[in-house]
Amino acid sequence: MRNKPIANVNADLLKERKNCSFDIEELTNLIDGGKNQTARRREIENMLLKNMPFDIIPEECLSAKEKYENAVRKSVALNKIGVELVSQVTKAKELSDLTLTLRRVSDAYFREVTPFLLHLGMFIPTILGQCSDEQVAHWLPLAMQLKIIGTYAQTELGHGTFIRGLETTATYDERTEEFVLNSPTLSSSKWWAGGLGKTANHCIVVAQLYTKGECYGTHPFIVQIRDMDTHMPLKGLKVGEIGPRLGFQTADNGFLVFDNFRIPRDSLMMKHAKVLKDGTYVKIARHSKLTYGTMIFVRVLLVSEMAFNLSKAVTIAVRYSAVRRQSELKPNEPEPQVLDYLTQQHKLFISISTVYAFQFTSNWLMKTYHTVQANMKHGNTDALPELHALSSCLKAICTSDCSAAIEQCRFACGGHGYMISSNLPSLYAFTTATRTYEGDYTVLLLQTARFLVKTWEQVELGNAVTPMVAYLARHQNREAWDESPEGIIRAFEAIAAGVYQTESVRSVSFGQSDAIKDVMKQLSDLYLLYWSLERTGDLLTTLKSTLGSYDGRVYERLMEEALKSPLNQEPVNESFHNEPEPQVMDFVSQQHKLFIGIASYYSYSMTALWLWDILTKVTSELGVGKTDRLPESHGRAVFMSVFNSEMEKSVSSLSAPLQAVLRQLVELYLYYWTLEKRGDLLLVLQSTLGSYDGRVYERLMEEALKNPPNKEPVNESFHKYLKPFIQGKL
Ligand SMILES: CC/C=C\C/C=C\C/C=C\C/C=C\C/C=C\C/C=C\C=C\C(=O)SCCNC(=O)CCNC(=O)[C@H](O)C(C)(C)COP(=O)(O)OP(=O)(O)OC[C@H]1O[C@@H](n2cnc3c(N)ncnc32)[C@H](O)[C@@H]1OP(=O)(O)O
Ligand SMILES: Cc1cc2nc3c(=O)[nH]c(=O)nc-3n(C[C@H](O)[C@H](O)[C@H](O)COP(=O)(O)OP(=O)(O)OC[C@H]3O[C@@H](n4cnc5c(N)ncnc54)[C@H](O)[C@@H]3O)c2cc1C
Repeated sequence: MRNKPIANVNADLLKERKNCSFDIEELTNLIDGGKNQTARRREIENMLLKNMPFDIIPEECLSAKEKYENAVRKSVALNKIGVELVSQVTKAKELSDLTLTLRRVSDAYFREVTPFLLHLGMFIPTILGQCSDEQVAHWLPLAMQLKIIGTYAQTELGHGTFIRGLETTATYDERTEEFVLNSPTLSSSKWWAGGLGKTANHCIVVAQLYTKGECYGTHPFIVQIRDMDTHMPLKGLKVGEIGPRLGFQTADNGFLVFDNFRIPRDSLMMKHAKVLKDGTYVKIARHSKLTYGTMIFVRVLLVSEMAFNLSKAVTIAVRYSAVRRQSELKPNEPEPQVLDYLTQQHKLFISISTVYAFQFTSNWLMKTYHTVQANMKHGNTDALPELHALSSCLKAICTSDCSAAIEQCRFACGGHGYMISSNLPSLYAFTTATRTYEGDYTVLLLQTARFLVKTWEQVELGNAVTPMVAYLARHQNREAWDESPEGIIRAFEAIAAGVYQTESVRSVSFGQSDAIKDVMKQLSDLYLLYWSLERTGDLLTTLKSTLGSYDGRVYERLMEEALKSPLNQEPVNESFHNEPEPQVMDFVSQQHKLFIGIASYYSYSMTALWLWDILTKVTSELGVGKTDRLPESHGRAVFMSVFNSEMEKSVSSLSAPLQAVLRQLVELYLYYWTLEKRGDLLLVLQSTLGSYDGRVYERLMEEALKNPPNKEPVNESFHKYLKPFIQGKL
């Protein structure tokens, strides 16, 4: 399909393509996983192109309701073809290749995501990972053929991260051999599940299991929530759409509230635990966290998702940069392509190398995942903690880097990059959500930190550790890791870039031509070099040590640091009297994210007043500098110094406590920006989360209930598309 010559191609793009140093088809085969896979992908793409309905009106110009209905219309057409193709597949490998191809091609039809994303991404994987063999035999065919449409409802209004804190209860009633589901509080309302608002008729519900008066912790249940014929919510349930959000607008994310809702005993997914008819609880799992398995699987998937999304963004930005010409550098000469500016290359090329870093690492991670799964089938769960740690930090870093890189791609496209039609805003909205869902960025990094600390303890005891973390042992040797720049970079490369380097070298070591090897090597080097420069600051603070100071005042410094500890500021800690659940505001990492916003607000206000008076002078000063780093630092320095001096002038008449707070803000602003480069400012609140009275959950629910999709119990697309599709009449 791509090989057909295309008429009217922009001359600059043609020129750039002619300059390519390698055979593009060869690289395409490498990315697809071989020639045959490329051929198969193209076959499926061609078939879909012929059969899929395209949008008549651009998706972004439709109302929220129309967007959803359009997404259902397209999803049903895609699913029809998907189900047909899946039914022809006989081998597991073919099925996973097909799923990946369908996933990739489906993006050509949706600016937003399909309401079936959770059915495919979490409902089916949870059936596979959490059901007993008999349950799989019952549910899997129904789900694969889309006779039922499911989602995954774990998160509640009050808890997402802390799964053990979920409040929904499933209490076993041995008289009727049923579980009774209840949402005892407002904060226990299920919130967020994709497809739940309007589309799904089944749902995986994670709830606290009670039997014989005992709580056994959270367990997954498979629950029918809507009538299969009328699609009306079943009695005992309140279900609806949660309201507009940054992206995921066509995913109909929903809420779900249970009121004594009864489900059969075998609704409990029984691979890892079961409840017998008489209410006896039987634990089968060899590891207590196996019920968290779907999350690990999706975290692994997300690394390749990020590679794919960033590859789209950077392709858009690089092509446009080749076409876009701007600024007359020499009189009477053509304006250069913006791609030729070094600063533009600085914005874009790291994204190209990042795509490959993510894709190679993702291939390796998926293989590792399957190996660990295979071992677990034979009862060996030894590798699970490391898989959890790896998938946690890789998911956190790749989702965060990917959304930041997509923003760079948007910046690289100037004003036109802000147009929805450029697709960059939608790509950003989709990927920035991935930093939060399936485990928040900070929370997942802390999980990996926990694993590393435990491993470090093992290293100190002289015990063997796995190859992936063996560098911890090597770095106990001061010769291997000294504080010279080379030593630090060596350590950094070993930690952060090891997988990418070895995997990219391994993947291109045979079969591939020298031209491809050269390009891959360049991309690999760029990735390593870029991050060793970007994070030099982090690396240098490794020496931020009471033990390693220049003056050798080890014991004095140890005591000084100990006395600064917040725990030492009060003689008896309040946890002696009671053990409150922490507010997320109490986490230092959360304060780190928020307090700079307050300080920045004051800094900007003060600087704005000052700037107004001396606009002309400052304008000329801000103009200096040849790279974007220098003016950025200059601008930041202006903010810092004006804030510092203007604040000093205006606080003198205020009360002492207020002066102290304002001075702390100045200090925070200055200190923060020596460590960080960016911060957020929310000037106009208009927010369900930030209301003065703190009635967060009430407001979220009030807003959701105002949501137009909730004004009708069943959306008309059910009768028009979903029902005929489920009943095989479409
Ligand atoms: C048409 C289209 C065609 C085709 C499409 C096909 C397919 C789709 C393909 C791609 C799509 C890809 C993705 C999209 C899919 C869905 C995404 C959309 C929506 C998102 C959904 C969600 O977000 S679902 C909800 C997810 N929720 C979370 O992730 C919650 C995060 N919280 C946690 O994970 C945990 O609770 C916690 C780890 C933070 C803490 O748990 P807790 O029980 O409190 O544990 P601790 O006490 O802290 O630790 C105890 C020990 O347990 C270890 N641990 C923790 N977690 C795990 C684990 N998962 N596995 C193993 N071990 C674990 C922990 O390390 C501790 O160990 P120690 O040894 O130190 O004690
Ligand atoms: C687009 C989208 C789709 C989603 N789809 C689904 C779905 O289909 N099904 C489903 O069940 N869920 C879904 N979710 C919910 C998602 O999984 C949660 O939002 C996510 O896990 C984060 O949890 P939270 O919202 O409770 O964040 P919180 O935990 O409340 O996080 C708030 C802040 O507190 C910090 N914090 C929390 N705990 C700690 C800690 N221990 N240490 C330090 N800092 C901490 C975090 O870093 C963060 O800065 C979706 C969310 C989004 C945005």
